[in-house]
Amino acid sequence: MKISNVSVKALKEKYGTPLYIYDVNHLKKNMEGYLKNFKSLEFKTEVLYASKAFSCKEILRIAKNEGMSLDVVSKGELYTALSIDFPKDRIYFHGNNKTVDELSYAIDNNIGMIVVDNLMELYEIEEIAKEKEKKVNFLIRMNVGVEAHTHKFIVTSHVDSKFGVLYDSCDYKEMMEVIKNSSYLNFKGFHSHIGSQIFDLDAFKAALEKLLNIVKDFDFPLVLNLGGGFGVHYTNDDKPIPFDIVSRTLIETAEAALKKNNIKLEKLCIEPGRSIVAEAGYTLYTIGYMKKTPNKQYYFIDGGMTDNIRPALYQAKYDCDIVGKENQEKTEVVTIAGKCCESGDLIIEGAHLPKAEKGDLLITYTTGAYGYSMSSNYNKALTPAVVFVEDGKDYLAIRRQTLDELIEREV
Ligand SMILES: Cc1ncc(COP(=O)(O)O)c(C=O)c1O
Ligand SMILES: N[C@@H](CCCC[NH3+])C(=O)O
Repeated sequence: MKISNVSVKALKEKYGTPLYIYDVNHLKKNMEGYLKNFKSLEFKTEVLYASKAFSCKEILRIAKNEGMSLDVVSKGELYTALSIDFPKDRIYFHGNNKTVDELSYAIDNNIGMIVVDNLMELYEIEEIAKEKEKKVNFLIRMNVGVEAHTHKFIVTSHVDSKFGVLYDSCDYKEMMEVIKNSSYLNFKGFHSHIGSQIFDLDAFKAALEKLLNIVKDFDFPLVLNLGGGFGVHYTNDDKPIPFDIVSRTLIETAEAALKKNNIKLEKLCIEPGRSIVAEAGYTLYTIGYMKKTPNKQYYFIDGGMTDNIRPALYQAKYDCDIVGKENQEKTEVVTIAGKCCESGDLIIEGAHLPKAEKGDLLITYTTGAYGYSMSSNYNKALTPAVVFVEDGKDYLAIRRQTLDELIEREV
């Protein structure tokens, strides 16, 4: 098996397992898929990479060079972006509970846009901005009440969501008053994010229409950011919508609504995370022991919930293969289990695979999003290395954590 013309077995020899592998060609193709199609003659457009899906210096360099903008959600993600000189005016800072320290850091660094999540945060920003005598560009995150059909733990936009403000609520009205009376708050528009791993474009259209309705209240063109959440292919049950269709549909919906209502927009943004990185990422494991129980057959791998928490957290499904045996008959029905002291540490249940031998390599597909970024040191597992491959070449983006690093912050 090869990824971008690099032998997966050779990667195992060079870097060991567990190993995250990213196909750079695939990453670039995904970014370009949005950038090329999410364009309008009526208003400016911007495609942000939601770096929570996978943040490291190298992916941010690629996003920067491709012309993407960036969504960060913590000082850590912002620091990572600044460390590679990501253009500050292309960074949007999200989060429902940004600390004074985080907000001051963003304002000192002249970050392009802060996405304000609630009334208290707006007061906080006004105070910091006044003290620093700086004008702050910001969007308000709206809870547009659109519930996308996805796993309930991932839905973020029901009425009691921890994220965002409800239109016409007391908090919303007070925010508008605060903005009117401040010379430091430069209100630019609205943001909404309705969930994740969504396949239904009507959900995005509904959210967009809600935002466009609010736009009518203002007498200047606003920026609207529709968030991310576009679904990807984990297994054959998932039918993602191609980038060009997602992009064109949203642009055309906005253009038609603007025309109909005779209103203008300054800019329309989207911020995909998962759909940029998920399918470009693989995780490589070595199979250790195997065992049969009365009703199951297990293949044990040298990683697990520490490098991919999604099956345990969301009952997420993945596909896999045994490297070099992809074309062999899949005679076995297997549970792929990790090495943590936790019965729920199962990466795949009911995987159809050929017979394996100890030492075989197991590869899981579509693990590029929320794998590394949600990894943990549970059981003092070492965070795996991340390797990037492109046209027959491989290079280390993040080296494997060492035992010394595991304990270096401890007294
Ligand atoms: C505000 C915001 N923007 C963008 C994203 C990216 O979502 P996804 O990775 O599903 O595209 C998220 C995460 O769901 C988010 O909370
Ligand atoms: N981390 C989640 C999605 C949450 C996205 C952030 N709002 C996942 O793995 O699917």
